Amino acid sequence: MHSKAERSLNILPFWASLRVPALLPGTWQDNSRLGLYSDFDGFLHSTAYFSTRERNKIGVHDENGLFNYIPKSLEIRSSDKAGRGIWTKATFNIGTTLLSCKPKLAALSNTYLDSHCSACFGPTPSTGLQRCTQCRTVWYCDADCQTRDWSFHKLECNALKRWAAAAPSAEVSIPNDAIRCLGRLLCKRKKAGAGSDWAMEINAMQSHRSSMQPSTTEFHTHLAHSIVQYLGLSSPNDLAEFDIASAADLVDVISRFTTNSFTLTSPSLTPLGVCVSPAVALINHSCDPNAVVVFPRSSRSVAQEPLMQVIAIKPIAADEEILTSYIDTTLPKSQRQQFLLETYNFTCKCDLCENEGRSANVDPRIAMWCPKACGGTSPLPVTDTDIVRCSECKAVVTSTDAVIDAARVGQEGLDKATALQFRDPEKSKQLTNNLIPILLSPGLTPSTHPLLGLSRLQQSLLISSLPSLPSLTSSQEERKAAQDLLDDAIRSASRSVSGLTSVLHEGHPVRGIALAELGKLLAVDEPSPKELQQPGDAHPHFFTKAAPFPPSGPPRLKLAYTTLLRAREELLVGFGKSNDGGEVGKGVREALVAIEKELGVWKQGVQNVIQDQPKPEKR
Ligand SMILES: C[S@@+](CC[C@H](N)C(=O)[O-])C[C@H]1O[C@@H](n2cnc3c(N)ncnc32)[C@H](O)[C@@H]1O
Repeated sequence: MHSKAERSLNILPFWASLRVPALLPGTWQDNSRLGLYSDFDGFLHSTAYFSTRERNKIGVHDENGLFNYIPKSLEIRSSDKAGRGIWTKATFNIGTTLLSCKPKLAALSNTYLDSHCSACFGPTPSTGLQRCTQCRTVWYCDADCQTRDWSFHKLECNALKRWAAAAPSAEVSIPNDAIRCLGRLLCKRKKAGAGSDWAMEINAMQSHRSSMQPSTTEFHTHLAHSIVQYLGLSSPNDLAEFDIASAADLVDVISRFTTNSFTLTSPSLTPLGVCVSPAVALINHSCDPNAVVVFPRSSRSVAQEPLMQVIAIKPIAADEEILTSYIDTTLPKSQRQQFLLETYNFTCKCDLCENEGRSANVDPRIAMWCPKACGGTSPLPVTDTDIVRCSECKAVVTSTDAVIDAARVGQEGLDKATALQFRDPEKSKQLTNNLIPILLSPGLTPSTHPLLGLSRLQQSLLISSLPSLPSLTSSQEERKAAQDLLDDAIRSASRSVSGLTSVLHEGHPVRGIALAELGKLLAVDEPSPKELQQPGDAHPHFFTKAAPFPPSGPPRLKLAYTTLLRAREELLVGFGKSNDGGEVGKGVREALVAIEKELGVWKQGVQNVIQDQPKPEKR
């Protein structure tokens, strides 16, 4: 019916929390315990470290003259609640690019160093990547990309060689992205000079050194040790070269970095590394944001990449504050607040946080279906004495113990499966396969944590195992197994979409990408199409309970089409209208055109397909 080439699977998993610093503790940081840098041990734990004396007060550097690339329609203002932030001076529609700039510095994650360019962050071009012949660690598209990155790389090349030479094993021969990014920051700051705009913008970023949580202090000490080791400093005096007078100063820089860094993502939201933009970092947080930060790879010139853009996902009036989310907003309030306090040192008081438990509406992040199946939901019980009721028919939940147990087992399993996802994907997949029915059976909704997290992880693991789909020359059995795998991935993706659409605002890029993944899965050639449809797992949006899901044959392709149409609409918002929805949005447009040809709807156009779509049914 349709060729494999036209509808091959090209899906990357997405993990994005759009503004979480990629600060995994360095795998080799514990070497400081070997006593290699014993001079620093006392220094980093000295009283100076815990000093509350403010050295570089925020605002010491007048914003006048700095950040002059922020458009005139925006303004930096200050509030008692959250310090500086960015406010609008005009109204903006959804999908408008509010701010666009290249990060001041960035570093690829170790996983992507040999598959992505360290300058433009693009994937390997058809001509292949070229490696730096000196450190043999970073790779570039070509000489142009290498030249553009040279102002940074020349400062780190020797440090990378030194680290590799001293590494006890190949697995730890490259410091992680946070250490390399911090190294770039310190070297460039020194090179640019304290009076330069570059250094002043970096120094103007907020630090929480004087009021850190104890867990954060420990983490920062670890990072400080690694940086010292990476830069090859043998005594505290060497730090003076980097304009750092004391341990407190070093922690100040680290705090600025951790409070203000961003995860740099691919156009499909796969985290690729870490980056710093002092201008975008001025934007404050809300768990229900009106804007998002994305990297759509839509600039006309590679030299502009990785271009970072702030896009409005809600209409924004004049004199409104632009707010993005620093965390994964699919998480329940308790986890969001804990993360914000530990990493960003504040307690969020956004409407979503303030209204939890107060409003009549059940938060879909912590919801279960009505025990009488009236279609309503009730909040999840937290303790075994909690009496919770359906918000519609007021039926009391009696399976309290079972629900609490399932949620606890699910959280432990999610943590374990997440830790295993790269080391042992098969085991991780098995865990998610076992746990999801345990959470579905007492009635957790698809948007409820940790079911949503498990579904997203399962979907990604299933997709990763799909490229081995057998060709049509394979045996009937192999094709049947491949069909089952594909159908499992579709059901998992469908559950994720259903969960994400309940908790994220329409147009949120994570929703758009999830819909695009579901649409692409539905559009993949079926290895062994079903002749007869059996009742099965119902698609929550498009099918009645009794209808089989996923469908087979032309109805499946039609569903792929409507799903991709929805994806395109949402991607146009989340990745910006002027970017044509980013790389994924453009890909979805092309897929839609190809399917339109197959469905023979050229003449009738889009409208016919939408009219055919069954209406969603209440559970
Ligand atoms: C990336 S900075 C944002 C810009 C910062 N307000 C400034 O003046 O530089 C993050 C810090 O801003 C503050 N912040 C951001 N959002 C906040 C909020 N919703 N409530 C309270 N403080 C907030 C916290 O101190 C947080 O660590």
